Amino acid sequence: MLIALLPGDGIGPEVIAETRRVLEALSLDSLHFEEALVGGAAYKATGHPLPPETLDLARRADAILFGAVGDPDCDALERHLRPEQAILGLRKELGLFANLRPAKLFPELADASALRPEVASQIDMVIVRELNGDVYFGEKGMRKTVDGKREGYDIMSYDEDEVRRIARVGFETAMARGKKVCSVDKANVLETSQLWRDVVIETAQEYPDVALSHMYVDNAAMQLVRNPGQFDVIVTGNLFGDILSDQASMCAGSIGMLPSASLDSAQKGLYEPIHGSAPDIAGQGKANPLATILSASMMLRYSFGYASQADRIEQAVAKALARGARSPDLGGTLSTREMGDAVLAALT
Ligand SMILES: NC(=O)c1ccc[n+]([C@@H]2O[C@H](COP(=O)([O-])OP(=O)(O)OC[C@H]3O[C@@H](n4cnc5c(N)ncnc54)[C@H](O)[C@@H]3O)[C@@H](O)[C@H]2O)c1
Ligand SMILES: CC(C)[C@H](C(=O)O)[C@@H](O)C(=O)O
Ligand SMILES: [Mg+2]
Repeated sequence: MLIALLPGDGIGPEVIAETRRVLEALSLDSLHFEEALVGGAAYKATGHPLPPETLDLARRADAILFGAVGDPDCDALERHLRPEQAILGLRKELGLFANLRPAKLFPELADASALRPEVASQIDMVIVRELNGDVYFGEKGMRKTVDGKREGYDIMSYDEDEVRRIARVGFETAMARGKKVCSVDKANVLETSQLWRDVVIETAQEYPDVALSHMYVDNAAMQLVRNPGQFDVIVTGNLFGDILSDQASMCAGSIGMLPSASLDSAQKGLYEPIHGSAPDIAGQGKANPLATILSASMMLRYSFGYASQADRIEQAVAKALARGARSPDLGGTLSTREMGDAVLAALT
């Protein structure tokens, strides 16, 4: 199994280094690694955030383990050269349309959550976020209005096939869990969302055992804080899923805890933490590597079918936390390397 390692920018290389150590400690002869530049690091070396060699490696690999991209030095570049285009390009080029973002509270972290422990302890959900469409990939630009004002625009749209395929992922995910799907949209205002809701309702006919509900995104943001335990699977569009998953992460303790899988229709996947390159703490050994380590566990489970090895990693993370391992985002003082050490020490 070839794993493409794409560390990227900021804390990306720091969290990927710990994750690689954990994967290597599993002593699986079948895993091989090849590394490539991506994001700002790739732009600085080659003039492009997603160089052809990197895209080629991503295509050849059986799975991709991604750190993060984003570099304040690059924020003034033309948009197509910015680091973030690398992750957007990989998602689009590889057809990675289904983004699974599980948010679960490790019981030991109840006091790290921004919510009261009795509310936080209920969190166990998967946000299924569409990743290839929406306002992210519509026509966009800057133009002048007739009266000479600058105007920015981004077109939001979904067609019914795009909605149907992500709705199915949502229902399938729920079938393997609590059999509840909450579809989040803004159908009271947006035509894109009205189509979304209509198609989700049609698709629900294929899944009579799943209870479907609908929620407007503003209410969903509120309900995530009021009573996160009500959610089993949330299925939503690209933009709403981006925002709600950062919010869910803080309910579950820290943005440094949430992993993700971005899958195509054949379970090929890119695995990454939901957080970014965190320029404010980059290079200081303060990053929590657990979201990336847990992303590697998802990779073993979803792309390679190594369920017992995936369980080993998750159990080691739980054990390390139970023994008190805490990076600064979790209220502790351990460095990125020490968090990696704690997981390695707990690996049985
Ligand atoms: N998939 C990705 O590569 C991805 C995701 C989100 C943001 N970004 C990019 O990252 C850059 C920074 O964005 P941002 O600041 O809005 O979001 P961010 O997720 O990088 O950071 C937000 C806050 O969370 C903290 N944080 C994030 N990850 C952490 C970790 N593992 N451990 C401890 N603390 C952590 C940061 O220090 C910061 O205070 C931008 O260029 C943005 O575009 C990339
Ligand atoms: C960096 C950015 C393009 C990305 C997104 O908006 O999808 C990030 O926020 C994420 O959550 O993976
Ligand atoms: Mg995001």
